[in-house]
Parts: sequence; structure tokens; C-alpha cells
Amino acid sequence: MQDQTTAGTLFGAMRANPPLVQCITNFVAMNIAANVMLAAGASPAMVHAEEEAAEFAAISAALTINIGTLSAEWLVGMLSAAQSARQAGRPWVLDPVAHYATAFRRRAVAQLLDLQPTVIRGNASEIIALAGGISHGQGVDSRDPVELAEQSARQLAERHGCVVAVTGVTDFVTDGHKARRIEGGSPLMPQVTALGCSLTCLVGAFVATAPDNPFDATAAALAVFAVAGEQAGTVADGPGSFSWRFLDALAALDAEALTAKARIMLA
Ligand SMILES: Nc1ncnc2c1ncn2[C@@H]1O[C@H](COP(=O)(O)OP(=O)(O)OP(=O)(O)O)[C@@H](O)[C@H]1O
Ligand SMILES: Cc1ncsc1CCO
Ligand SMILES: [Mg+2]
Repeated sequence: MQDQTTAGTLFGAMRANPPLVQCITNFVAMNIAANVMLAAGASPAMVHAEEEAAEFAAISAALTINIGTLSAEWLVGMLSAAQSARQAGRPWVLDPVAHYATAFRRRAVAQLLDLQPTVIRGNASEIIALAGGISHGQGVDSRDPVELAEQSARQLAERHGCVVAVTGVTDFVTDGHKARRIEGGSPLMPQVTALGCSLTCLVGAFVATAPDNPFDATAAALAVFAVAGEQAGTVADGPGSFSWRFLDALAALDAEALTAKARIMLA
């Protein structure tokens, strides 16, 4: 029950003081991720240009970087923003979308990892490949179960001194020592594009709220998605209505309901 209470408390604190989160995400995710952040109670800003990304990171409470639709220009902005966040002592979250697919992405992720993300959030195929394992991912879509990525996540967390979250049917989060599984969500979630990217932004909002406790902050963000996703899934007719019902469920969720409904298990 302690983890559920912590998640509820962090959610309440985040909503009471909406953090400014700089989200460098992809063209597909930008709109849905901003709406997810607003519904959850955070304050997102999609700022990526190389001319201003670093300056903006210095005034943001957290930064999130997602390489979904990477270009050379965007990569310059990402690297300078991550450097700036580090210098300012702010947490930052990496979403290594399909990093295994091309040499350009692999190089970009290696450069970003050198800048020590606070949290890495990916699907199972991304996390397995990032730890050096053989994954079956196809483009941005996972083709591996979360259970197979758990050991990779623990290795990555130890190697990079960060929190690693793997999402899928049951999510997994670890800091290399402790670990939790978060149950919930809906099979409709992977049918709607960019919900994982949106979750990465929400992890940014939670680590902004609890920068000294990225493990519990990440678990809380995963629990918010698990509870809202499960609620939306029970009433949705398909991916279209799931999309708006999920936003409504997020907006209606509060700290008490999260504490009562979150299923965060020791792993
Ligand atoms: N089959 C499933 N059942 C329940 N929840 C799921 C399922 N698949 C994914 N989710 C949930 O969907 C959310 C997004 O996770 P997912 O692993 O699909 O991210 P992703 O592959 O990075 O997505 P994208 O790249 O489209 O943004 C998480 O909250 C996760 O728990
Ligand atoms: C579909 C898609 N293509 C690049 S990024 C993205 C969003 C899901 O990761
Ligand atoms: Mg993804």
C-alpha cells in the first residue's frame, strides 16, 4: 500500500504545482502528448529548435527527449538541451524510439546516453536492444514481452546510474536495485499512436515534482497511465473513442483515486 500512497501523494503534488516540462518529442506525438500532459495537470512546452533548446531547458523543471522523428538539426537541439538540463541540475528523460533501426539513431542514442539521463522509458524491444540483447522490434513497435526486458532494464539502470521503465502489458521499473511491476492499462493503448511518447513526457512531469526520487516518480507516472487506461478501455468502442476517453479519464483522475486503484507490485 505504501507505493500506492506515494504515487497518490506525488500526483497530488504535481497537480497542485504544475511543472513546466520541455518536451522534445516527435511530429507524431507532439499534439497528443501535450494534451495528455494538460489532462494530467502538467505544463508542457514542445520546444526543440537548436537556437533555443538549451536556453529553454534552463528555465524548465524537467526535460524529455524522444528520437521518434529525428533529424540532424533536432539532434543538435537535443544534445544542447540535455547538457543545459544537467548543468542546471534538472532531471531529464530519454525515450529511445526505434534506436536499433538505423546507424543514425544508434549514434544519437549513444551521444544522449553520455549525457546521463535521469530516466530511460521505452518499450520492451527498445530496452532489450539498448542493453545489447537481441530484440524483435519492428520500427517503432515492440515485438517482445516486458518480462524478457526486465533483466535488460536492471543492467541498463546499473550501467547508466538511472531509472529504467519498460512498458507493455504489465510495466516494469527499476533503478538497478529495487523494482516494481505496474498492472493495468488496456490492449487498446498500443493501437493509439504515441501514447508511449506521451507517457515519457508525463514521467518528466513527475521527476520535475520529485527530482530526488526518480524511481517513485516514474512508478507514479506509470500508475497514472495504468489506471486511466484501464478505465478508458472498459468503456471505449475502439482506438478512436479510446483516445478521447483516455484524456477524459486522465483529467478526472485525482490523488485519492490513484491511491485506491493503482496496482504497484514488488518485483
Ligand atoms: N497490451 C497492453 N495492455 C495494457 N496496457 C498496455 C498494453 N500495451 C501497452 N500498454 C500501455 O500503453 C502505454 C504505452 O506503452 P507502449 O509500450 O505501447 O509504448 P510505446 O511502444 O513506446 O508507444 P509509442 O511508441 O506508440 O509511443 C503504457 O502505459 C503501457 O502500460
Ligand atoms: C509512428 C511513429 N513514427 C515515428 S515516431 C512514431 C510515434 C510512435 O512512437
Ligand atoms: Mg515508443
